[in-house]
Amino acid sequence: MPVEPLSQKEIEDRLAELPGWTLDGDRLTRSYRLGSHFAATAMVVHIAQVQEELDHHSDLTLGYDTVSLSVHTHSAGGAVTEKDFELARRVEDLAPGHGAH
Ligand SMILES: C[C@H](O)[C@H](O)[C@H]1CNC2=NC(N)=NC(=O)C2=N1
Repeated sequence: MPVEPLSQKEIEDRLAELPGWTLDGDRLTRSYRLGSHFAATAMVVHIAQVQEELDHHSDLTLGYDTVSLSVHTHSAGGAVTEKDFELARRVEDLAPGHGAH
């Protein structure tokens, strides 16, 4: 099933429910701070599992104690779609368990 680009209004409405996430150009982004490099690494592995489950993948960056995501939908020409928000919500759900903020 093709995924359609969301309108600016649809993106703003969804972002209002996702504090910390922002629209950077045509990508949804968020960075998290963690308690250690190992904690950040574990969160990256957990996000990778979710991305494989959803078959939707962000650019996922591991820093010393940070995890950063940047995602858009390749198959929608690089636009933001519902699939990007689905991934963002799933990451928000797992973040507290890793002590991420
Ligand atoms: C074949 C596979 O389903 C596609 O390449 C998936 C994989 N992950 C993806 N991730 C993202 N962000 N956008 C896509 O269009 C996409 N497509």
